[in-house]
Amino acid sequence: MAGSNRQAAEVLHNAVIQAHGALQARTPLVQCITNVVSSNYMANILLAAGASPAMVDNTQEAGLFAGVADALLINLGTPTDSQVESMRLAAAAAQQAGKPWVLDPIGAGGLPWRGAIALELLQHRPTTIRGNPSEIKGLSGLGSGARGMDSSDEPESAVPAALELLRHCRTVGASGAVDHLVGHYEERPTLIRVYGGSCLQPRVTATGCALGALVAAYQAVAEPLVATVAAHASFAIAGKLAAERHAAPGSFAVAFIDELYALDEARIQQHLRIDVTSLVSPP
Ligand SMILES: Nc1ncnc2c1ncn2[C@@H]1O[C@H](COP(=O)(O)OP(=O)(O)O)[C@@H](O)[C@H]1O
Ligand SMILES: Cc1ncsc1CCOP(=O)(O)O
Ligand SMILES: [Mg+2]
Repeated sequence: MAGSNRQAAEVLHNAVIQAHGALQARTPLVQCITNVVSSNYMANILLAAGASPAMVDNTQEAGLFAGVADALLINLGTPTDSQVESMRLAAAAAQQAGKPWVLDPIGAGGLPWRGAIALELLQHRPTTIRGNPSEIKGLSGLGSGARGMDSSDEPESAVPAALELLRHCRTVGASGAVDHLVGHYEERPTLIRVYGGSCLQPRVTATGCALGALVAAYQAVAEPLVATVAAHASFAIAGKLAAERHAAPGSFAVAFIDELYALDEARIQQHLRIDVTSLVSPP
């Protein structure tokens, strides 16, 4: 049994506006242990959105810094032995210090070594697991046709896997044309769909990676479900508005950063589109 919850959608709509204001006011320090493809774009996205990025990923400093940063992102895009050790140290330190952290299990569905590392990291209780649908399905063990870093599954098909992963974290996000997010609202498992964005977003590498970092930034200033919705909503609105002005990936990528920077209460009010469905049992 499942039911649409319009009142919850309105509550979350207002909470997203508040979370956006809190991000601007507090400029959270976000430690990113991420892949070599994504670093620069991710840092620029965080800065444009109002957070402060720090790519601290060496074994000597990663654990210490996780206790200092406001939030941590761990992204498994191009893991080396040494970076994986840093991930272990940072995830343990974040857990110990009660800091929020986000796991992006990129490529986990198709590559067993990193899949095992992602599963191992779950012991440190990430706040959010964010990935594309194939990664969410792959990590959950419910299967996926993943070929590489891009998804070959639809977000809706990842909802049972996302619900399964909720045993390990507070929220799970499966991104795509319509983002499907799961968490608990008033103690009930709940699905939130975020509409918007542009088909140019997956044509710019590291967009999903940067989204994971923004989820971490929001986790520092809002409770987990609101933070997860706020980050996805920011991307959905910025992507939609950037695509209205630019029709090809290169100029779109720049405009997308600009739209994140320009996001404000009025734009959220005008463009945010979410719906909320209470799930009594998996759909
Ligand atoms: N077809 C699409 N239409 C609109 N937005 C999309 C589309 N595909 C992906 N996005 C958006 O792009 C961002 C990255 O998602 P995605 O490409 O699924 O992640 P990843 O890069 O990890 O594979 C998300 O904000 C998502 O909503
Ligand atoms: C291309 C590539 N290869 C390893 S990590 C990476 C970046 C993928 O970024 P995203 O998941 O955000 O598209
Ligand atoms: Mg990704």
